[in-house]
Amino acid sequence: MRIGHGYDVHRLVADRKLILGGVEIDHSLGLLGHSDADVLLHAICDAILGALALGDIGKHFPDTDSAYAGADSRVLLRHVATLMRGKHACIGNLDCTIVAQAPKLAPHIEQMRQHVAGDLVCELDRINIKATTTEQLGFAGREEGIEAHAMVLLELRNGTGGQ
Ligand SMILES: Nc1ccn([C@@H]2O[C@H](COP(=O)(O)O)[C@@H](O)[C@H]2O)c(=O)n1
Ligand SMILES: C[C@@]1(CO)OP(=O)(O)OP(=O)(O)OC[C@H]1O
Repeated sequence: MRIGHGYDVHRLVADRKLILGGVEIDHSLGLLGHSDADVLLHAICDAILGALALGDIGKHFPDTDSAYAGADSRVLLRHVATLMRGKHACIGNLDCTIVAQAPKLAPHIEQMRQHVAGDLVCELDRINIKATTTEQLGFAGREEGIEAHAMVLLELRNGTGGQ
């Protein structure tokens, strides 16, 4: 087995879409980034890459590469899933937390789970996504940004440590 952790933050600004877990959410502010700035999917990519000792999202998808300008982060996640399969690994379980003062994310969580499970080609009950506010404290509490944390356990199919 391998464990991985991912963490990402993107700034909230006017005139950008708010996309989390591949779900476009109606809100007055959206996340700024080189890609679609899907902070949840970026944290998940980093958790899986971390578990596989493959570096991080910026190494695989540099923000200096115009190929990723405005990129759909689900495409990036599917690429990471391909790398994971190449290492004979699959998702044991994935647990994520989105830190956002607003908007209310609960109505969108199930759709995010469906997207993530689909992109990682794993059962839905291996994926958990939750949201919390910070009770108006800090940058997330001031609605200056949204952060996401992801923890993943990977199972290795060949029992060799994925080598
Ligand atoms: N952006 C958010 C934040 C939280 N939730 C849901 O509300 C519950 C209570 O949040 P607290 O920060 O007050 O603990 C939380 O457990 C989530 O279910 C949400 O939907 N969207
Ligand atoms: C995804 C990439 C690439 O478009 O850009 P951003 O959307 O800025 O996201 P970030 O989490 O800062 O880092 C990874 C980047 O290389």
